[in-house]
Amino acid sequence: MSSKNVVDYIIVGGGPAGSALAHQLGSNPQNRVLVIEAGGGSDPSPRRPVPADFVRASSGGPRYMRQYAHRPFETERMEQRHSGRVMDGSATPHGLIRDRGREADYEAWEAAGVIGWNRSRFEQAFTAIEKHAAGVTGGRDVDGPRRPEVPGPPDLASAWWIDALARHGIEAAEDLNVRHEQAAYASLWTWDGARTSTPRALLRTYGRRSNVRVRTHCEVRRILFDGTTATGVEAKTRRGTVRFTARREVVLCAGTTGNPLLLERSGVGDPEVLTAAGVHLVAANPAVGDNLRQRRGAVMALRLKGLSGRNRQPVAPAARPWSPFTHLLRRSGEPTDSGTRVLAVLSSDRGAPHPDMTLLFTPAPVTAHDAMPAGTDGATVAFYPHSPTSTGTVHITGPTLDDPPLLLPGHLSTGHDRELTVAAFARVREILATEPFASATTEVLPGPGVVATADILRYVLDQGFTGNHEVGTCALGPAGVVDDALQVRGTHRLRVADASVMPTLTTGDTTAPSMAVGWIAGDILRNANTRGR
Ligand SMILES: Cc1cc2nc3c(=O)[nH]c(=O)nc-3n(C[C@H](O)[C@H](O)[C@H](O)COP(=O)(O)OP(=O)(O)OC[C@H]3O[C@@H](n4cnc5c(N)ncnc54)[C@H](O)[C@@H]3O)c2cc1C
Repeated sequence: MSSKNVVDYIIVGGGPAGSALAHQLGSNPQNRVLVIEAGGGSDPSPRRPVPADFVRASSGGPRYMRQYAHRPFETERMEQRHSGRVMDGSATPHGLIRDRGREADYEAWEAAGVIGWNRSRFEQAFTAIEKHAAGVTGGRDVDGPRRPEVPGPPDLASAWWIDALARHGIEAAEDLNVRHEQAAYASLWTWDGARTSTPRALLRTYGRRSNVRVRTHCEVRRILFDGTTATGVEAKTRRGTVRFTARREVVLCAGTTGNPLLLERSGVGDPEVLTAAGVHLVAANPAVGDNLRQRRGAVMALRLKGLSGRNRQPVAPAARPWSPFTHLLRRSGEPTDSGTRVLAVLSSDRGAPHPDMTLLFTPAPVTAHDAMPAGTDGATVAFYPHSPTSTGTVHITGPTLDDPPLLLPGHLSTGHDRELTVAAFARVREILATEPFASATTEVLPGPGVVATADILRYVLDQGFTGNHEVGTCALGPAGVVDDALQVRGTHRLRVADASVMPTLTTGDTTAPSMAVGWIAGDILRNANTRGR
């Protein structure tokens, strides 16, 4: 085997978590680190830096997206689910919203027996990773290499929306605090009006060093074991099959869908699933691929009266005039935003002690194009519950990379989620029925006919959205796939470190917490390494 293919650490997956981990391990020049990524180096389009180009990016096709078919729940209708297959993973096509989650999210994990994964550990990671354009204030007291900012100036409709919510008692804030009902302009993963990326921010420093190597267009088929000890991986490249050896550890950062599939193809998982798929058992770990946590949110299209501005422009790829040249000339305003401009946290039941849902406002009709053709003043509001209790599964159906996975997301399969969804609908409609909303908006979708509980749930299952936030298939926890040090139970020298280890969804978007998991994994491995030397 070529000595180039023998390293200390193999990281499978170059998404936000894998890039953060590679940055951490690469900071020790003695470590030889290899990042293996199934996709290419980055989104090849010259429009990549333009945040407003997110619609093209998020429908980028097989060049840098994997598409999986799934059925939401109790329905015959299939949906396509996307995930990034490129350096920066799903953060390449993502909507750029930056959200760290709330203190209570992490405290709940520790309370459930995930020892050491608490608020202060995540705060330390966020502080090390991020540098916020707004400087040192409140939740933005950060000074790291990854840079979020709030694009400005606000458009007319978004400014009105913030003001109207404030008149309804939902106060405007700089950063959302989930203890109170609040609204804030969305922070984006952009800098000086241009899209940023985790590998560019975190690997630039070490990418030029010889101790961190990135191998793209290289898809790991299976982990290689000596007994139950991981020794390396076997991967498919454009030139054929290649084997890589890890002297210290193999760390999986292949995402919430990629990790359970890779573990199962390699013989780690529920023995029944492996037998059915024709895979020889290496280590029993029955929780692999269970506990898939995804959101199921609702989308409402509104017609706006007496408000004009960018809301006249439907968000559709063909309608986006932004070229790299106009973006370069105009580093503010519409080219620099990615759709959703305002986030608000609300209680579905006004008697509830804390907000339990997020409301997103986009000053353009992203849907209902037939009812609101180009030129109509329209907006989209979307809302999702913070902590869905429904769980799903991701499993292999056969031993090869070509066997399609079986995804059963189980959306709205618990009474809790169904009740919360119906209550959330009622709360949003109650707000829209009061002034100043009542005079300025008309509900186009789902429309006034959709009021019965069964109709609302059918609408959300048929036309809802997931936000593409998904976690939990290799969860931390006493009965989880990995232990508190991220080691895969039943194996040695094999860890998982990305969104898939989060036992439940955090309150908001998932890129920042995923990156933080990768960062924390770096701390864990450095400590283990020091003890082992
Ligand atoms: C369309 C879309 C919009 C989103 N919008 C937002 C948003 O606005 N804000 C936000 O915070 N989050 C958003 N998300 C979610 C966010 O992108 C993810 O939570 C985050 O990227 C998870 O990071 P990760 O490192 O855990 O995994 P991923 O980003 O999934 O990265 C995993 C990487 O592993 C690679 N891989 C998988 N299997 C293999 C294999 N066998 N061999 C080699 N490589 C492999 C993949 O190609 C991929 O690059 C969005 C996601 C999508 C898909």
